[in-house]
Amino acid sequence: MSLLRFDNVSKTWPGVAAGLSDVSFRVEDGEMLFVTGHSGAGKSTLLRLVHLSERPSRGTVLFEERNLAKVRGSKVPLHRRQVGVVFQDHRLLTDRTVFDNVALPLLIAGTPAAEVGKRVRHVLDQVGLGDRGKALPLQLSTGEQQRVGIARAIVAQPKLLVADEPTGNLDPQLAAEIMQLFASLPALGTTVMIASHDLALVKRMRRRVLVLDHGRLVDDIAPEDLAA
Ligand SMILES: Nc1ncnc2c1ncn2[C@@H]1O[C@H](COP(=O)(O)OP(=O)(O)OP(=O)(O)O)[C@@H](O)[C@H]1O
Repeated sequence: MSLLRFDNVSKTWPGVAAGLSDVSFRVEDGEMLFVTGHSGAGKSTLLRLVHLSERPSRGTVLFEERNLAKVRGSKVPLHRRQVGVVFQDHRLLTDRTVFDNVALPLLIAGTPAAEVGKRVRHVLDQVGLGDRGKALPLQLSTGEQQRVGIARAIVAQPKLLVADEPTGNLDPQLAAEIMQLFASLPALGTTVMIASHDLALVKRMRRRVLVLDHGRLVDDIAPEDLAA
């Protein structure tokens, strides 16, 4: 059983040539893969279909063989507990501490308070921010804020993490560190899918790469086939 499956998925808007056009692929449990392509190629659209902030115009998206078209209304939050999301711009609550920001998905899920504390401390340690729980987001550097966003996305142990240009604002050293952090997640049970237009970075990671061009999936490159 594939964790995620796109079957002939298209997403169109009136007046837009193609958001996505007849895209099919599968992602297996425990993979880490990249989605790449030029600006406007459809990377964000593809990820948004996975966490249900968009719906396909045609075709089917399946998560653990469940057709996401059937996941509607009150079932959407349940689906989103299984799919963590990292955005380029963090979207942290600036008036809440780092700890509170990271705790949020667990509180929404109704996790008992004692468990929340334990999990948040663990995940902050994992992203190297064990001593910054009481800080406010704006007291942190950009890279640290990005790591808080990642901690928040993985704290509820999602089956899949989707990250949209997660290193776009970061210097190369920090970007590499964040990528290593993502690379450690499959071993902990989280499959990772990252949209990035940074080809050099993507190649260095030596993972599977889906290549989009004008909404079409034009290549699906295995790690061993990536040119050095
Ligand atoms: N809500 C929308 N309404 C209309 N058109 C949209 C919408 N969302 C995306 N598009 C269009 O779909 C195409 C793909 O956009 P998308 O944001 O997925 O590309 P991208 O590869 O993520 O680009 P970038 O690297 O610049 O973020 C673009 O032509 C875009 O203008």
